Amino acid sequence: MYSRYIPPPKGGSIAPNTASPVSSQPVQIPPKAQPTTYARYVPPSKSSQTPLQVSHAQHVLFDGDQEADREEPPPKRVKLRQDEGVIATSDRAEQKKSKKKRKSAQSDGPLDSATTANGDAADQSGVQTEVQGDGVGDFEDVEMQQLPGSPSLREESPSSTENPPPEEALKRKDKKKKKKSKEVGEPSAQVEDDIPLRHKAILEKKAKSIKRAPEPGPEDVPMNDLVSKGDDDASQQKTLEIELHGLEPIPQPQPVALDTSTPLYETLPPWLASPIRISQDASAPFTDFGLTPDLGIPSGVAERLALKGYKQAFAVQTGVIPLLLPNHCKNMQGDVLVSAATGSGKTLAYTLPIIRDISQSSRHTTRLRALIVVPTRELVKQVQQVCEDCANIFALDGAKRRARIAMAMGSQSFENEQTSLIEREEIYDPALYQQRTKRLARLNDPNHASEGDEDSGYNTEDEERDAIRKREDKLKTLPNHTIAYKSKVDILICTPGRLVEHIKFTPGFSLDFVRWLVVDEADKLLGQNFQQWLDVVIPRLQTHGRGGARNHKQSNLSGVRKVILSATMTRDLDQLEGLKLHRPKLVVLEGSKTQDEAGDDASHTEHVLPGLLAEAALKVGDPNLKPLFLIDLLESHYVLNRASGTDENASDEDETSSSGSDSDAESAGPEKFIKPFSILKSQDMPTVLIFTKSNETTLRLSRLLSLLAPTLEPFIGTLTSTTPYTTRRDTLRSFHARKLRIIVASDLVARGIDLPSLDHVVNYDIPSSIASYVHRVGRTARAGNAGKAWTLFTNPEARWFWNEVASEKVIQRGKPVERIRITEEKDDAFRAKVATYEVALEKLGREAGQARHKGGKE
Ligand SMILES: Nc1ncnc2c1ncn2[C@@H]1O[C@H](COP(=O)(O)OP(=O)(O)OP(=O)(O)O)[C@@H](O)[C@H]1O
Repeated sequence: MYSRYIPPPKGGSIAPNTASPVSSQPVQIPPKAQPTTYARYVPPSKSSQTPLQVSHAQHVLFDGDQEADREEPPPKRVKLRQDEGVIATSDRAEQKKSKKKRKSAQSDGPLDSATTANGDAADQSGVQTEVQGDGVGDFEDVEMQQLPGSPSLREESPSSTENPPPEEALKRKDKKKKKKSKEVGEPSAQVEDDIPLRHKAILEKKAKSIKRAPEPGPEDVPMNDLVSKGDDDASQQKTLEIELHGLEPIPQPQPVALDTSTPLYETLPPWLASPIRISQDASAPFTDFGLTPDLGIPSGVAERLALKGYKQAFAVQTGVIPLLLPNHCKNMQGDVLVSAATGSGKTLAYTLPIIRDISQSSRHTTRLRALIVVPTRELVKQVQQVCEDCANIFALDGAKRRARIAMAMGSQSFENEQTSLIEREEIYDPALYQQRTKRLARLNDPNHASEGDEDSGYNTEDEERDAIRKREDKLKTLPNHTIAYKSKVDILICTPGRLVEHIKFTPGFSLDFVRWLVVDEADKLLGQNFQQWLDVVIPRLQTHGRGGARNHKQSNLSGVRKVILSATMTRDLDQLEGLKLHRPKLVVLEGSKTQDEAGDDASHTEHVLPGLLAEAALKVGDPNLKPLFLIDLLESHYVLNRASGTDENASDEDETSSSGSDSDAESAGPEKFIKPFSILKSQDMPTVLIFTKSNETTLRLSRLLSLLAPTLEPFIGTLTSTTPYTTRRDTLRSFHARKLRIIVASDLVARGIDLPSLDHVVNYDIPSSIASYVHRVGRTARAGNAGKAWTLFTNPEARWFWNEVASEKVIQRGKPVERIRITEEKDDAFRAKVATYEVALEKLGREAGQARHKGGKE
């Protein structure tokens, strides 16, 4: 924007090749950028000793010029007037005087040059005037304000006692300049001429810039006039000598090269940086594990497992089970973290060793020895089923004890859950009875010691425990009897919230004997930390436990072993820190590409999808018609083929929606237009799980599908967090049995739920995160089976989907995401569909209104 003026050198002639001083002579750039952009002029040194070989750039001085500061009086506001081309002080009383002086003291060249050293280089030098390309009209009253402490441009304060009177000063300056001129061999007359000429030069420069401007405005005229005044040969000559700075940028320091090399040192702890990698193809008989047969899985158990369908251990099981079986090998002991694809068999990988361990415990004592924490009730139920299967298998194989398993998830009343977990009995114990009576007496006596008193018996650090104790003490018992609690279960599978409630409010619920802690879907549980469950649970597991309760009998290990699992395992050390891991090991199940095949990418991909999962995406042109796109997809050969077992790789010619190719549809009116959707007959239907973004969308879409395709209604189920638990359970059961073919669901069932018979997952609404995508699509293609996942995306969602979700950078997959197209239908058919859709929407609206009305009345 600005050009910078630098006055001509006073010594010697300018070499012809120095036309561009910016490149030939670096300007003194202040070390720091200055916030103000005012001009500061510093006249040449008055010292006679100062040599006059001053570089061009030194004529414009910047902050930090000590010399200038010392010699010049305090700053003053000055004005540059267009008609005079000189500077006038802002002090009106002094103006006339100044003008006279100026005329007589024309030799004050540097002063004028400083004034005309306009704001062309304001950015860099701190010089600013309004004389610039497109602000020409402002030239009439250009105002310059000096920096505090910078030298005055023209006038000195008459009241100043330190400075000589102006006339005297001017004379002295003249003398000095003449002397200097003599020193450098320049005629003094030239010095005197120099000043007005410089003005002209500046004005010429201005004129040039105006000429360069594309459309000069009317305000250019005065400038042109001014320019014409200085149109004589002498000034032309001088102009040549003046170094003109163009508009080229001020030279900048070389950019500092960024270091893009990868550090040689590892920033992650070794166990996280170098996990135990298991190939997807790995498989082994269950009997192969264990350091010795008696420390492994008995052959009888393996046989029974085979009868249940677990013929061989899956890859992740081959990696995890040996680490969790009893062993004396130090480097196999410690906590285990597992990152493995959805449906890879993580549940059995931890249930088998835990049930095996508990089966070895005493037949007569039941203690809570294992806690399995999962995020949803559905998962609690599912894991409980696997645990029961394993417990049965070990029991049938003649194990010492059959593990007792319970669930805590809020599906039943809290009291019922308490009764299912803890047994309360009265035992004869006069000593404890006396202690209890004493405590009660103190508690009831207001004059007696406070609760915090050590003698009170209620001074434990655990407030919840204290509160429970107080409640229990108040209960009536037989004389000389006290209350004792016994755990009814060995393994508790629970949601984190319910676990915290039991810890706080269930008398006798203790974690003192727990020696296994499993956190499944760990990234979710650690990320959300429901009710700060980790802060409540982990400290209770860090105690030594009662009487060696945490000893792992067949190993030389004591303490709680933690097993942390997810298909999208967090590598966030802050999150993992809360688990207080001990000698952790990370087991990673590789994707279909091994690390060698995937090269560098493999170390960067965070998640792996099941090898036989096929993914495709479908663009939704008009989001308002999204349900129609869904129905088109459901009717298309893509989905239907799966059920009929025909070729899945249909050619592009087939990419028409089934409704579009239906000739009846074209002639049918809107009211009859239910027909295009009726192609979805239940016997053709594969099983489909449709994910939406919210409970509300789920309910609406489910109803809309029923309205659009009434024949499908009996086969559509709905799952949201607002659905009663028993309905949810029944829905999943019916789906397992293929009585239901379509489930519309919120993310409630996105994680962990095992639906072995599921053919398709449809992301009706795009998932909220990459992890969410991985879990949703992972409901299909489980346990080595094939499955398909579809994602509907709108225009604004396309970028994120293709760049993040479908990219190989974050998710490793067997094959790339396919882009599919449901071709446009013929106009009539499409109009009829939309009309039907509108009718359905209207009905939906009416139903919703009625439901609200009904709800309001109730
Ligand atoms: N060794 C095995 N042989 C045959 N089937 C198995 C074996 N192990 C597990 N399965 C089956 O694999 C399916 C998926 O197992 P599981 O639910 O444990 O997967 P997961 O890894 O926990 O998945 P998610 O991450 O989605 O929770 C289940 O149906 C289970 O019965």
